Amino acid sequence: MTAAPVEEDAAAGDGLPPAGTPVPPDAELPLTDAGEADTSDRGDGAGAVGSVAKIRAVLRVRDFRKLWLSMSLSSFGDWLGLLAITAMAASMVDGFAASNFALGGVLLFRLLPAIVLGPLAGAFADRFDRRKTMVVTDIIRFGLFASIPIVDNLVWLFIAQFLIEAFSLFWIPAKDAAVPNMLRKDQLEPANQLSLVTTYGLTPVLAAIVFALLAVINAELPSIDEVDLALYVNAVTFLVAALVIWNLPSISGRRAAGAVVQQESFLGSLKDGFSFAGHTPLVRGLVVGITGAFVAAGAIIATGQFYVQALGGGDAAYGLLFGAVFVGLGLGIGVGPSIARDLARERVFGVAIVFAGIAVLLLSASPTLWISLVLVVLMGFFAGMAYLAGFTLLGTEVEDEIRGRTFAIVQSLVRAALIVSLGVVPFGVGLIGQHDVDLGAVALPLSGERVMLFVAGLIAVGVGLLAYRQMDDGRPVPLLADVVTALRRDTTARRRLARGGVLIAFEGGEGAGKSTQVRRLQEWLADEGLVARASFEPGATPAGAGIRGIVLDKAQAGLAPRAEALLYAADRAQHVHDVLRPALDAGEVVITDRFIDSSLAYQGAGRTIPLDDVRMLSRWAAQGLQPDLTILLDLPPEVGLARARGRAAADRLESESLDFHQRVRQTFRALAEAAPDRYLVLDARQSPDEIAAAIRMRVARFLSGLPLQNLAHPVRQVEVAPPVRHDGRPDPAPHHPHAQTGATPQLHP
Ligand SMILES: Nc1ncnc2c1ncn2[C@@H]1O[C@H](COP(=O)(O)OP(=O)(O)O)[C@@H](O)[C@H]1O
Ligand SMILES: Cc1cn([C@H]2C[C@H](O)[C@@H](COP(=O)(O)OP(=O)(O)O)O2)c(=O)[nH]c1=O
Repeated sequence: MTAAPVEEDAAAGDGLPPAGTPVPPDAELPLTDAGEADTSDRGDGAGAVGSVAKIRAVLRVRDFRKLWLSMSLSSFGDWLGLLAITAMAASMVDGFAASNFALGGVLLFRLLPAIVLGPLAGAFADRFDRRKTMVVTDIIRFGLFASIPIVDNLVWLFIAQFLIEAFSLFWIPAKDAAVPNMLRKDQLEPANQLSLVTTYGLTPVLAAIVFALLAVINAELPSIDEVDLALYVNAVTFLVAALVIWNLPSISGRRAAGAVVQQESFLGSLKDGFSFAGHTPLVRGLVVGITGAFVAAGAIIATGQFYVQALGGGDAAYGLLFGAVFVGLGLGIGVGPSIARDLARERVFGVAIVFAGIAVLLLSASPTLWISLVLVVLMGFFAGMAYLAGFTLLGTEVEDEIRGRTFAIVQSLVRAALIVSLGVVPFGVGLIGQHDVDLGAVALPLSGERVMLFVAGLIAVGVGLLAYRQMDDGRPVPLLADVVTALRRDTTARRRLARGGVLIAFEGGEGAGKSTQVRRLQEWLADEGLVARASFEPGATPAGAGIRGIVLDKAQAGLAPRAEALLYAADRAQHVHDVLRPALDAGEVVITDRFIDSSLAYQGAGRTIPLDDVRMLSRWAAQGLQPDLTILLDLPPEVGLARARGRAAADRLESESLDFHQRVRQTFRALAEAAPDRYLVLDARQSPDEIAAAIRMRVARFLSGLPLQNLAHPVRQVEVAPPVRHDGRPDPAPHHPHAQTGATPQLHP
């Protein structure tokens, strides 16, 4: 991933609803939901809607939907099984200590296999048909779960647990590694959101409800044991999951028909996995970050009970804190991406772990339960963000051949981390005990659990920083500016950070005075010492000039709407490629007479092509480039057409009906109303001087403080293809071979 391809990122998400309907001729504001992706840089919370739309889009992918259903089933079964097994283990022994021991045993047997078998399972997922791996392990787990109530003894319970977990280890990396093959890269994040929310939010709750219901049934019909029933239900979920996956050939991918992808030995591929994880900075950063975060998580789980007691809380308080973690996680996973939006996920990951660590550090010093609750939500929030970012990066940045092993290494280390800190931390707590540290004037109460929490926080901050350093190499944008501008959704500032200039578009109907104002604005900016380039659509490039000839030619009366849309898009693609992008990259102020909105208005509303189609086409053509500011010169079409006629003979579009031009005007206005902070709408019936003055005011405010190309300190060479001239168009800005980025001089509107 590169630094900050801001516009591309914002446009990449598939938040767009499927092709919308054509705009009715007199539509007032037809753009509210079609404009969804456009709202990315408005601070109006539209991001949350975006997430939901993206998740829906992901669920429309049939194979993924099926996999998700089967995964949800297995996950539900898993939680139900865990509840049943812990209940069963506790009931099989007598006494508090023994039942605690039994619980600990169950958990230990759940975590243990991963350490040994995890990497092996990953190599397996990379080598063999993933679908068969998943089906076979599901069937085996079905058998094992069903066997627990039949055999009905504690030793077998532990053994079965161990085996179930062992087989799950083969299932998980196969699934994790298969998902990225089913979806586009940009769909992975919403897919992961969905999976995580399902696994840690929906299914455990559902399982708890079902388990409670089973207990009710048991009370009514004592002959049926609720734990047994839960285990049978659970077993069946695995059977169903196996069936679903059997019917999903796309999971196999290239591993179909038992084909062994690599020729190297099993051990060799295992070694490859480790060496890949160790030598790829991104993966190394992820592994360090995730493992460290789970060490901290283990420490928090292990100190939880002591901590709550120290705060004077009981079981209820413990439950509250426990719930707060999940609330935080859910928030982080749910709204994290729409907050982080433009930030590179490599950055989000490390930064979020650091913040989670800071929350834990504060937690270690929190005086009251309420403050602790807030801190725990915050911690969960950042942890959720980090988890999602890390998981998504593993999916998008790791090649298919090695993905299974990478996921597996991570899951092994996570479990090892949990075991170690769950084991070590209680010792630490006991060892430190309760002390008052005498600091002369004050006595600092020091307790084991607070010290352990503090250490956990330090570890999280440390691994977060380490991960950040590993993964963030060569990013030119300073972190703080990156985060602040992303939070403010300030796309202009973000492009500036990525060394881009500013794009100003003029839009409006025929004869609105765009050419006049473009020229005046460019002259003024040049007078103020800025490198300002004026350009236009259609026709600013050699290829574009040819296209302009076609689209405006009245002899082309039969040009189909879609052909027309494609021609304008082709012109735009060439324009962005040859003129706009290079000039922006050189830090110039670029003014374009017409841009994407013209296509939306003329081809979308005018020709009634679905607006979404036109938007998608234009976005694609423009590589996601959007204007930072659009100046709309609004004018009743009668007036504009009359003006234009005074100028030259009507071209093909000018000759369209008044109704057509009315729709065009409506759409321009609707687009502006949908994003008021990116538009300046002016009444074009005012005099040219009045309009020019209003534009200067707004542009001066807009540009103040931006480091743009200016003529004062000539140094850097700028390579931009000179636009083609043609009659009646503004002269292209003089080519400034010697200009440099520096602070914008004081502008004088
Ligand atoms: N504010 C204005 N009031 C009246 N006439 C104007 C105004 N601005 C421009 N014109 C005239 O209207 C005609 C079209 O202006 P132009 O800038 O070419 O518009 P566009 O580029 O939007 O088609 C020109 O003859 C121009 O002199
Ligand atoms: C850029 C663009 C222009 N057009 C139309 C609008 C104009 O009628 C025509 C040529 O634009 P332009 O030369 O700017 O015309 P004017 O100066 O008269 O406003 O192309 C589209 O239909 N779609 C587009 O994407």
